[in-house]
Amino acid sequence: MSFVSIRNLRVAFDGVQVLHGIDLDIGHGEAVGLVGESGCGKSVTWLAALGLLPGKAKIEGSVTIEGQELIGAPRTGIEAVRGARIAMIFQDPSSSLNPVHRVGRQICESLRLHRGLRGDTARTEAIRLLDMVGIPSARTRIDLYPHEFSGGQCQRVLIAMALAGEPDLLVADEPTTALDATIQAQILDLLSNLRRQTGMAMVFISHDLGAVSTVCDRAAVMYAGRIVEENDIGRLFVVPRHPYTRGLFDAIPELDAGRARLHPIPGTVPDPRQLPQGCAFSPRCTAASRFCKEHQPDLRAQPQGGLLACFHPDQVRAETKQEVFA
Ligand SMILES: Nc1ncnc2c1ncn2[C@@H]1O[C@H](COP(=O)(O)OP(=O)(O)OP(=O)(O)O)[C@@H](O)[C@H]1O
Repeated sequence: MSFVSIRNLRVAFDGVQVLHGIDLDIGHGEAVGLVGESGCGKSVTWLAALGLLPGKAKIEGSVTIEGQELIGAPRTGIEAVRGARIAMIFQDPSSSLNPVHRVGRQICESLRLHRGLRGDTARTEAIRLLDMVGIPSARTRIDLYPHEFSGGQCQRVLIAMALAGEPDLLVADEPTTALDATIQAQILDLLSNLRRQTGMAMVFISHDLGAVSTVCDRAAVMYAGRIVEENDIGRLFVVPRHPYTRGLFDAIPELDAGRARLHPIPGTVPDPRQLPQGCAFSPRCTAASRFCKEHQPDLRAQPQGGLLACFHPDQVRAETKQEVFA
């Protein structure tokens, strides 16, 4: 049995459908990436799964953790599962820490809540966690305030707080987006190492395919509230089949004679209130036919492995690619 199983998850806000039936499984100890441009529904998928969306959201479908249904479960039940088994870290580390309390106190509070640790035992464990996430001189720095840490170190402190509950699953929502490139790489390394050390599963939400490949075993690519392709990282990187996945790869900047060469995907993600008919990617897709503009492709298992929702996979007309130098 999967650790987390999401089936036909649908979410609407004020009558506007933003998720159109997500199916996703996370195995014990597995790291799965959720990739796509801004507004594709990556965050909403996990916020809905974990009961963190505002009350106005209409949520349908099923999310189970080891068979226990979370959708429609009483709030206290969801909170118990969330706190004890699942932890989340977010994009902006500085706004997730309380600026008026020392970091040690904030980690000790998580240890008290999740593991009932107090006093010296909690402090010793907090120092161990800060050490584990690579904060130098943890024994003295535990008494500093968040503003005395850099952005990357604040993210490390938040990871330590997330680990305080010894979660079975860590959901990391764009955890490196607010950090500069070298610090991003260090945090990605840290997440990969921690996963290996603790055996926890991980969901890594990002628009950055490179970051996802560093951390994850498998990735699901989302577009306009649907998964359009899913595969093991190795296969997805060697043979991306959906034109959108290929577009995301092409959009990764390449260095050419000292200049960054970009091939952005033309157009933008559609507004969920004005989704095009048929395949939502068809207006931006160089391989789209009239059939694509009239019919919605289902996500289907492929004979060569992986899942795909496309009527014309493996086709991109290279000559129509736009090139931009930055
Ligand atoms: N609380 C909300 N009320 C109304 N609409 C919302 C709300 N939260 C998200 N949405 C809409 O749901 C859609 C999916 O948003 P979501 O945040 O999941 O995208 P995303 O892929 O995670 O993007 P990003 O990378 O920018 O976080 C978007 O159209 C967004 O505007």
